[in-house]
Amino acid sequence: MISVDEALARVFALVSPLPVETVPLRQANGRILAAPVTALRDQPPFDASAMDGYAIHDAARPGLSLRVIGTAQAGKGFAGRVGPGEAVRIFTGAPVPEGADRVVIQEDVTAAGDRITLNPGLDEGRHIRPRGQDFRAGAEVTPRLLRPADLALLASMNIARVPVHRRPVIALIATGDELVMPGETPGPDQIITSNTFALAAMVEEAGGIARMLPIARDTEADLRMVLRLALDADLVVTIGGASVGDHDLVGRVAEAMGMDRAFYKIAMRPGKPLMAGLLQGVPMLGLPGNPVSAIVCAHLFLIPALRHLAGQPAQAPARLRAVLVSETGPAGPRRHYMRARLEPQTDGLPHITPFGLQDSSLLGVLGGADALLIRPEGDGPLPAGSVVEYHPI
Ligand SMILES: Nc1nc2c(c(=O)[nH]1)N[C@H]1C(S)=C(S)[C@@H](COP(=O)(O)OP(=O)(O)OC[C@H]3O[C@@H](n4cnc5c(N)ncnc54)[C@H](O)[C@@H]3O)O[C@H]1N2
Ligand code: MOO
Repeated sequence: MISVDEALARVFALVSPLPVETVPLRQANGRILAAPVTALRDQPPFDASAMDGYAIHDAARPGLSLRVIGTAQAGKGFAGRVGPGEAVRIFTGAPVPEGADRVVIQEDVTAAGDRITLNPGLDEGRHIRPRGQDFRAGAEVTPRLLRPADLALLASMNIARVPVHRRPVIALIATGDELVMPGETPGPDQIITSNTFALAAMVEEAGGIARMLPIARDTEADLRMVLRLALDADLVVTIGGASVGDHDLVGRVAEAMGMDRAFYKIAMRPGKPLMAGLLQGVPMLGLPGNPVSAIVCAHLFLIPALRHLAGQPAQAPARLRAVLVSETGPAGPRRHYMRARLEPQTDGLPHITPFGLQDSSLLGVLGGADALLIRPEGDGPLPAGSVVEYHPI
């Protein structure tokens, strides 16, 4: 059995960022920008008023009386010049007219006909946003994960389309005679396929495209057929059939189809029978069938692999620190990812409590968990108050 870290390194060795495509901004959220893009204009493109008020030329002082000679509004500036004794009515976002070097807010002015008088207690602000204050034409957005604010930034740079890595297509194959789809009527010995739904949602949340294939029955012919259907995906994920039972066919069939195995079995709990390899050139992950095992393996291997395919660096999931609330027993020979609940604290590290029941079939427990408490392989019992590491889930 290899370690979790070694297994992840071998998974990363199977995948590399997908080719680049150019997409409209509306399709770019959550994608990885693949090359620098440069602003096509200054923002703001002119000195702009930050307030509603009056653009003036003279030094402002209470009692100053000025004649209003025109109006500047957002989208329609004032063509003339503001000179001594003059003011232009101006609104937020409008270009500041030539000759003006300050905007007096309208609350500080008494207006009568075409004249204004500045009130006592004027504020000090110029209320002008200088041209290019946000960015200049030619400013670069460098490759990174595009978040909603980045899309606004790119839009304001007048960039309508961006080069991003293609979204990874992940084929999900549940295996087993015991499985039916939700909504179907299960036979007396059957259960409902569940973890496929978690995996599909996790894939989509991470920016991938989940393709749920038909459930493969426990025959070599059926598994072979469904695997063949999946081979145009960027990553093939099987669920179940990974262990040592007579009906655990995934390893055997994949190898008969030419899988080049990267590893099988890791020192991890849950998730021991995880396998990975290249199936006819396509990266493949064979997840254990127990629902919690499959979902934990997806957090630790599938999602990091997906992110790397999508263009992000090959990076293990973040480990954070928390304080253990109650004493916890020894970890055992495999690294144990305990389902746990976090309690944020107003100061200091959050508190963490592992659930009493840790069986890898318990979706009810996993549903109540927001962390995987990491117990290193061979770690002894821990007293309450110990600082431990966890992955948020
Ligand atoms: N003799 C041994 N038996 C087992 C070992 C072992 O080392 N020696 N390892 C155990 C561990 S650890 C795990 S994890 C499981 C993994 O087994 P498989 O990957 O072969 O999974 P299955 O046998 O197909 O299923 C296990 C369990 O999960 C249920 N299942 C499967 N697929 C789904 C699905 N899509 N949705 C919901 N539930 C699913 C299945 O019905 C079984 O109950 O093996 C142990 N055995
Ligand atoms: O992977 Mo198994 O869940 O270790 O029980």
